[in-house]
Amino acid sequence: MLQVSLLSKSFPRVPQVLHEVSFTLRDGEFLSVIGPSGAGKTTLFRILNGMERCDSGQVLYGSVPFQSAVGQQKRAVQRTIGTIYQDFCLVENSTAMQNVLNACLPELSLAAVLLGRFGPARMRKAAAILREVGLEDKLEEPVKRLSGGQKQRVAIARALMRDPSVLLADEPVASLDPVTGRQILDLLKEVQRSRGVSVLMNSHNLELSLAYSDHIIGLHRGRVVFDGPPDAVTDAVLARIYGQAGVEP
Ligand SMILES: Nc1ncnc2c1ncn2[C@@H]1O[C@H](COP(=O)(O)OP(=O)(O)OP(=O)(O)O)[C@@H](O)[C@H]1O
Repeated sequence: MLQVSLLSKSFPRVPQVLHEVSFTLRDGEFLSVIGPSGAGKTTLFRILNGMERCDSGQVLYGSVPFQSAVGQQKRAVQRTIGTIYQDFCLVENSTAMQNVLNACLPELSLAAVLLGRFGPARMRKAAAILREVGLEDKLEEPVKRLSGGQKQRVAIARALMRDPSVLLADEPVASLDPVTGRQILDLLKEVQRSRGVSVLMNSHNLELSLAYSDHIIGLHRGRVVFDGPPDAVTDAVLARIYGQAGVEP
């Protein structure tokens, strides 16, 4: 479970990018954070994956306060979080296998890293996960020769390599055509079901967010203005989240 409590964040010239944001991502749930440009979605995502610090509030992964965790405890939490991005963040000249194995670099000795020795168990696991995401025939293909959808599958496989309990997906289909985007969301949904992983997606795509999620968080100017199931997202709720010309939500 991921629990966000009263999270606030300002930047020097941008006050209240996030203001007392609270919500819970339950185990095995697919949650989407939606909101207009500038609502604070990316900032929230960066706080949840440890790339940004909040000013106040708390992020609990299980029972561990993420912000104050240090050393081994912090690394243990980070191991439970998998992340995928809009632009995939892969090593283009390396193969799909190599990219997936790279997820294990933090747990290898320096010598093993330098020699690229991942060991047979990790090699078998990486190959099995690449099969799971539908890339059984692309294991040794350099990523630069893969399509966008295939690259996102490699990124998902890399995230799964460390058996995360939470998958943070930052605009995972924004760079893909609509058909491929749905295929990637189908895969995320399958991963959620088969592995019991919780998915937190940050997306501009309202239609897909509503179609694939169990739980929606609506952000407007850094505040949570909706927290509920997708079928409770009415026009009035959308007006609150996205605003209407001249109408303050
Ligand atoms: N590092 C930063 N320094 C200063 N201001 C920032 C920084 N990061 C974000 N902001 C500001 O915080 C606000 C929220 O930005 P954020 O990227 O979190 O919104 P968003 O909802 O993800 O928007 P989009 O959907 O357009 O990506 C914006 O006004 C942005 O300019």
